[in-house]
Amino acid sequence: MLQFDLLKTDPTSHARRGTLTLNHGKVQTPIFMPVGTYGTVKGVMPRSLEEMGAQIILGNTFHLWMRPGLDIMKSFGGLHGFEKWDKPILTDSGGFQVWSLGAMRKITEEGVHFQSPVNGDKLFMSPEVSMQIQTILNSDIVMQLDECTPYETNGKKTTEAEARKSMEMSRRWAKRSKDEFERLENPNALFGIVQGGMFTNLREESLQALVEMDFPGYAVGGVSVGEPKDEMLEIMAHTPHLLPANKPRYLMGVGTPEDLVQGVADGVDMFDCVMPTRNARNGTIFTRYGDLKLRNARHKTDHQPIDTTCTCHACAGKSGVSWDNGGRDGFSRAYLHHLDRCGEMLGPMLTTIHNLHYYLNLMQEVRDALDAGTFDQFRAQFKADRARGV
Ligand SMILES: C=CCOC(=O)Nc1nc2cc3[nH]c(NC)nc3cc2c(=O)[nH]1
Ligand SMILES: [Zn+2]
Repeated sequence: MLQFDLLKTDPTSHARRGTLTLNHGKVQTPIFMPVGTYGTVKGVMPRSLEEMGAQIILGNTFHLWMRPGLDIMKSFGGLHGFEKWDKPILTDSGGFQVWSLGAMRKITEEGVHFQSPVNGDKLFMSPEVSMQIQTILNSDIVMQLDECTPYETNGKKTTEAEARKSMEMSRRWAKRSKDEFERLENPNALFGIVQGGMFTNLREESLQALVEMDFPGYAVGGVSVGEPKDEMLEIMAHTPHLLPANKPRYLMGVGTPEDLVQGVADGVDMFDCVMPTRNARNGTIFTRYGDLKLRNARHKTDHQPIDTTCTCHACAGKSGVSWDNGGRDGFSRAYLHHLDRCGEMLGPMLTTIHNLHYYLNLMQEVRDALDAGTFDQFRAQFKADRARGV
């Protein structure tokens, strides 16, 4: 089941404020969705995810199918019972991971033949198999099996003809995914995925075909796959707002804080990206006043937290009072720099909490600005703050 209530549209952009009601609960949009690849958001306890306001997280069909496998997932009634997350979950189709296997896979109209990277078994993923796996995972939002059209192959940019061929197969797989999803009587929501590479005419053809199939929600795929930033921004500005206004719009794999705010202005409701979690592990910290490189020697003696305006556990500790508001419970840059130098596991745990809190809090501020009708002013302030530097 999925219900999308459009609460407000911004008069100065394509931005909109909505509520998504799914089987495991409600989600306020625009929303950022933390990525939990192997059934965990790396290094973060579900209770911490809840504390920081995470409303929905991602799971990867392919990885969970490879390990621990469907029998174990079935025995837990799906992913919620297994990873102890009782709010909504979105699972990808597995397509993107299978594509990433590169040489170890053979694509046919029927589906993809590949070797398990875990134990070398010969496996097959089709729209039908993907739906069967996601039904066992019992995720609230299921993604069709698609082909993520690459930006280039062996250094040669994908041509319009190649992008068309790929988009048309994804379109046929959208129909097969939908037919199987309905045959399985899956009670959750299936999203179609718009492809078409960097060609706006193909994007419109893909979108039109998917809208005719009448999905409860739509994703825009095939971006943030190595294309230049300006090409990603062009697709983000072109495609999402052409999707039905009464359905949620999900832009996959995007992006930086600036991309999220711009994406909201372009009409996107849902985002996922590994950036906050991956960058946390390599010491790149997002803050209100710009990005901070934790490994920089200047942080070695600094008593301030990574973000003096932040109320997350890393920056504001048990009290949750930010440094700027007089709080002194937070962990210092000196301490986090030390943990990183020592390779201590608490380091990435704390920086991940902060980066995820930063992304989730940014989207909360976006929702508040949309509710107040001040999104335009918010964007200007956001940009100025991020340019200030930490
Ligand atoms: C949760 C996602 C559900 O997605 C699918 O089942 N298929 C799919 N995944 C993608 C994932 C992407 N990540 C990035 N950049 C990091 N670009 C992506 C593009 C796609 C795509 O075109 N299709
Ligand atoms: Zn913080």
